Amino acid sequence: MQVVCCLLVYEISFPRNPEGSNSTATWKSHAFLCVVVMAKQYDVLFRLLMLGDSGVGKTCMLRRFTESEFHPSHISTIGVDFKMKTLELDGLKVRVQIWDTAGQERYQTITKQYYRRAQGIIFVYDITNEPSFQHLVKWASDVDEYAPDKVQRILVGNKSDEELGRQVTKDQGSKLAETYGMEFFETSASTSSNISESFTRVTELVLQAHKRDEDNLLGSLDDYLENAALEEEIGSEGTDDNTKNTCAC
Ligand SMILES: Nc1nc2c(ncn2[C@@H]2O[C@H](COP(=O)(O)OP(=O)(O)OP(=O)(O)O)[C@@H](O)[C@H]2O)c(=O)[nH]1
Repeated sequence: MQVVCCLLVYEISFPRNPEGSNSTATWKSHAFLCVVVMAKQYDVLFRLLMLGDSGVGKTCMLRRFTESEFHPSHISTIGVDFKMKTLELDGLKVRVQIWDTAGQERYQTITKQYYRRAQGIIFVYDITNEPSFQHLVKWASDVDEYAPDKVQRILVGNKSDEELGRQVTKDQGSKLAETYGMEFFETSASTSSNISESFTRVTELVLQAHKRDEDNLLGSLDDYLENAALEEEIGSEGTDDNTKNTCAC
């Protein structure tokens, strides 16, 4: 676990006597050393972004996940909003900052500015609203254009509790996810079904990608150090014995 050590040194001086020396009457405290050891609240921080048409239930999903609450009213998100949550994954405290974007077209200029820094994307459609499913093509192409290449994605069909109003079959959702190479979940912010599972899964995917990046980085650092050591060795061999570089024939 990472630990932040914060060293605070206080020197409290009271007025000196005329001779300028310390006395019992005038006292000075030097050794007021305060070491504050604060445990960091998390090991790693990731940014996730929720995308999808207005009304599919992004805000409700997020509130269900972070606050275990469900509000049936629809108050459209203006621009973007975010909530935080800490998960325990692979023995790590993973803090997720989840950005809830407005689905309305008029906010797209603002919301697109958040794609660039996302490490995970949750595409959401409403299983009772076919157009929201068809519009995923557009959401996905925006992500291709504005988000980093290695961003991790999942597909979510929300409002699974509304079976009677269903317009998009589970099979359709699953096939689309397969086409895009994403994992698929049907969720309900209302009943809480699969909410935690979907947010946790996308975070796991981001964590795995993050670990791969770290391994690659360490791998290239190892290669670099090995090559540097080799070059140094060859260089020193050349200077030790000049005859080595001389043709014997
Ligand atoms: N039955 C049911 N209704 C839901 C569910 N999730 C959200 N809703 C309802 O759908 C409506 C829209 O939900 P929001 O979460 O505000 O939708 P949004 O995607 O954030 O909308 P924008 O902020 O406009 O992009 C609200 O009336 C919710 O109560 C769900 O799982 N089941």
